[in-house]
Amino acid sequence: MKFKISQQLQNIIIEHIEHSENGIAVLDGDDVLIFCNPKFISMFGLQGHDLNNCNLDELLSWMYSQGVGIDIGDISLQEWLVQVHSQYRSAEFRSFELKLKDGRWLLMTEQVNSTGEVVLVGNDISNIKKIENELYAVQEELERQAWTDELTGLYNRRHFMYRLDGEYHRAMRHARPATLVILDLDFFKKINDQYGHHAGDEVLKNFSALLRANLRKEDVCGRLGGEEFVILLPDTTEEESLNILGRIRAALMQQDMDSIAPAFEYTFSAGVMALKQGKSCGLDAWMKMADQALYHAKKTGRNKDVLYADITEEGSS
Ligand SMILES: Nc1nc2c(ncn2[C@@H]2O[C@H](COP(=O)(O)OP(=O)(O)OP(=O)(O)O)[C@@H](O)[C@H]2O)c(=O)[nH]1
Repeated sequence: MKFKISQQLQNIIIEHIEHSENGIAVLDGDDVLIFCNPKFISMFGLQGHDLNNCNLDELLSWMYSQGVGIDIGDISLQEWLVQVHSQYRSAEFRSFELKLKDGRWLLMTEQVNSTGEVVLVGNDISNIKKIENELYAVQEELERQAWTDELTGLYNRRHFMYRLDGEYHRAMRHARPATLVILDLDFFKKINDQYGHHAGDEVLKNFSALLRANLRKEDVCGRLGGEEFVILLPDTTEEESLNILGRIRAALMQQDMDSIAPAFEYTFSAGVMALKQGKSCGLDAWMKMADQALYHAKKTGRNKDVLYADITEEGSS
C-alpha cells in the first residue's frame, strides 16, 4: 500500500523532524549540507558555525579544530578524513557507532537516496552503551576471577595448564626452547603452625610478588595449589632458567620479612625441566618430569634447584 502524502502529512513530518530527539541532516549529491534539525546541531556542537554551503569535509574539519563533536582518538585530521571517505556512501544504507567528545555515544544511520542525497540520522545511545560497558567490565572481572588464584593473584592451575599447552605446541612448532619450573616452599606447614595461617598466607603472597618482580613479561607464573607454584619460561634454556632461579633466590634472601616475625626467612625448592628443542615429550610428561626433579630437590635437602636432566643422568629419579 502507498500512502498519499498530503500537505497535512508533510507538515506533521516536518514538525516531527524539527522536534525530533534524533539528529537529522541531509547532504546533497556534492556532499553539501542542505538541511539539519536543531538536535543535529546540538548533538555535534555545531552552534556558532555558519552551516550555509558547508560541505562534509568542512563540517568535520571545523568540529576537529573546535574540539567538539566526534571523538577521533589519536589520529590526525587527514587520517580521519581518509577513514570517513573509505566508508561514506559505501552502501545504500549503513549504520555505525560514534563516540562524541563529551563522552556520549551515537548510533548513526546513513541512507543514500536514489537521487544521490545522503540522509544522516543520529540516535543518542549513551545509556545503552553505559550498560554495555558495565556488562563488559563484569564479564572481564568474571573471566579474571575464573583464571586467577584469589590469594596471590597469579594464574590458577587451570589457566596455567591452558597457557602451558599453548606454549608447548608453539615451542614444538618452532623448535624453540622452553623451560618449566615447579617450586614448592620448604617446611611451609611449620610456618603455619608457628606463626599462624594468616602469616602463612602473607608468605604465599610475598613469594608470588617476588616471582612476578623477577620474571619477564612473557614468562607465565601460576599457583598450582597450597604452597606449590609453577613458572613457564618461554625461549629459555636450562642454563638460563638456573640464572633466573638464582636471581629469585638472591632477591628472597635480601628481603625484609620482619612483618611476619623478627629475622623471619623462608626458602623454596625447585624442579626444572627444559624442553629439548623440537623434541616432543607430551604436556603431562613435561609436568611430571619437573615434578620429579622437585621431589628430588626436597628429598636431597631442600632450598635448591634440581634439573630433571641431572637426576636421570644419575639414574636416581
Ligand atoms: N596459610 C596457608 N596454608 C596453606 C594454604 N594451602 C595449603 N596450606 C598449608 O600448606 C602446608 C603444606 O604442608 P606440606 O605439604 O607438609 O609441605 P611442607 O610443610 O612445606 O613440607 P615440604 O614441602 O616437604 O618442605 C599444609 O599445612 C597446608 O595446610 C594456604 O592457602 N594458606
